[in-house]
Amino acid sequence: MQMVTSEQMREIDDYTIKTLGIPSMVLMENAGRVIAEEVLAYCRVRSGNEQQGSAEVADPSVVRQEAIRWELAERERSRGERWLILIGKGNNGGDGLVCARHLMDAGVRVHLLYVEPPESLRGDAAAQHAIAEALGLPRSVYTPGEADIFSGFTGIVDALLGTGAKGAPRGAYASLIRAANGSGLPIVAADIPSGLDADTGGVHDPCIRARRTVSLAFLKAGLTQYPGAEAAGEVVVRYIGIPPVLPRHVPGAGQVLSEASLRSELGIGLDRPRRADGHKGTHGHVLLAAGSLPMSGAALLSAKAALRAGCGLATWALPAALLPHAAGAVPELMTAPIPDDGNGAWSEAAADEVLRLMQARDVLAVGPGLGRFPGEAGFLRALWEGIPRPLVVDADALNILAAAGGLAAWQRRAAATVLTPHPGEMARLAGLSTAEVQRDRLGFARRFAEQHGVTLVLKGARTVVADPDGRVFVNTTGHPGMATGGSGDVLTGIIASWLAQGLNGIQAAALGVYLHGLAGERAASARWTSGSLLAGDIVEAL
Ligand SMILES: NC(=O)C1=CN([C@@H]2O[C@H](COP(=O)(O)OP(=O)(O)OC[C@H]3O[C@@H](n4cnc5c(N)ncnc54)[C@H](O)[C@@H]3O)[C@@H](O)[C@H]2O)[C@H](O)CC1
Ligand SMILES: [K+]
Repeated sequence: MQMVTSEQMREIDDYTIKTLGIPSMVLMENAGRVIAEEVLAYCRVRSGNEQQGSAEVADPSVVRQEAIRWELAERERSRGERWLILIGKGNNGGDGLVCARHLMDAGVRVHLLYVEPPESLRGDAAAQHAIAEALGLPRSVYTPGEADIFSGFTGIVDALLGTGAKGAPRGAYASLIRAANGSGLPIVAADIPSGLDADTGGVHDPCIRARRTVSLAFLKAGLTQYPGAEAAGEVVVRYIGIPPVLPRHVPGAGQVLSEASLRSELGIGLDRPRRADGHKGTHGHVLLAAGSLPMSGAALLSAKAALRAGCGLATWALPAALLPHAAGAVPELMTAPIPDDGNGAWSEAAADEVLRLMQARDVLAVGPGLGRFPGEAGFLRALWEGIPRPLVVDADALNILAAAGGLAAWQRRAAATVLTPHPGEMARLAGLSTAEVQRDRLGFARRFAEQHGVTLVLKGARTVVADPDGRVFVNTTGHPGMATGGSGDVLTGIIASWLAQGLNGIQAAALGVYLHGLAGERAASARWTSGSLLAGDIVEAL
């Protein structure tokens, strides 16, 4: 699913109205109607009223009143509902006015609460105000601090601020947002929760906490990243008459990963048939340079995940002293002991053996459980520069990169180079604070990947994947239980496996995070009730 920024949405609106000639009032009418439909859908779910809305007309001989926009039963069900519509002065407010009208037609009692005097409305919003007046919709103007605004209401529509907002809500907007959040009433947000940064997912103070957000025409990028994703509640994107394909001159802000977008944007079908004439040599060979005496499990998790994700062969290059730990742990895994003078650690000299092993393998995954050691930078640089094949760099290998001056000090590789940092590793690698990385995950990932020519997997809730061409994908599969030791090692193995099977950097990274999350969901549904998830469970669920 396509994401857009506020600026891109304005360009799309402009193009739709001025170039395609679809009147903005038509768009606003559609916007208000779909918001009303989502309010009614929310009411149905809340009342547990699952039966469909089709009204059985009492006397079948009577011609059904097609003129009624809403089924009779809908009106019946809505009788108990009384919604407060918070109206800002821009077009978001206009949407709210249309929504109020449609809710009234569906039998919901409504009250309009203007955050500024209605006279301050302009254009389409002013026209909608005039219609509401002509209909005699009950209304009042908010005065900060007024008490008892919400009593008797069953819900709130937030039509205060949309994509035209700049910075933190000011003045009466801020106090009304705080009051609405404090009311305990369910809030349905028009387009975005007021106070959300629609581009980054950052939330201003205050920001509406919505149960449901109706993102109009296109998904606003900020709704996919925390904390914005939390403030938005359930997000639904609704068509309002704007063609659902981006105009050529609008790049878009990236895609949400799904089977559809993996297929349409990256040409990957989950149902990829295995080649009938395949044999273990045709599905790629992953080499792992990973593991150290205190951390051999990380390498095993990565290796097993790589095999489970479908590569034909996997070899674990490990310090010789670890061999007893490795033998038999994963029978399908081959091992390549590296001389380590008995201390189970890596050394700069180990690079030569890894380079030799890579002459007969397709992909190197370096980092899980690697540990830190003298000569680490020389070791990694030898691999970074000496291997003409795809590389997955994770965990301690990322920390070694960071300690050796960060990517600016490392040459741009021709082959696919996938980095899989969590926010802390990303911060160290970029010489920033974690908060600075998290402030605009989408923008940061895009800029970093383009600047350094790498495929970046910025992990965390709603992992962001960005490639050297500036393409951005957001993953929404996964489960909170995946925040467990070794989960990242599993992801590294999956991505390396798909690279070995012939996918390019962005394909392997996007498919990898998507499958990793799906496997985590499946493992959680099987085990979550009985307690915590283990990284190994994710591997089994692959
Ligand atoms: N353009 C279209 O064809 C459609 C737009 N839709 C809806 O319109 C909003 C965007 O409307 P816009 O008028 O550009 O901005 P807002 O409604 O968000 O108005 C904000 C309004 O408030 C003032 N303001 C800005 N920042 C702040 C702040 N931090 N605190 C207080 N006040 C602020 C400013 O003066 C603005 O006028 C979009 O989200 C859609 O909901 C429809 O969907 C139909 C198509
Ligand atoms: K809003």
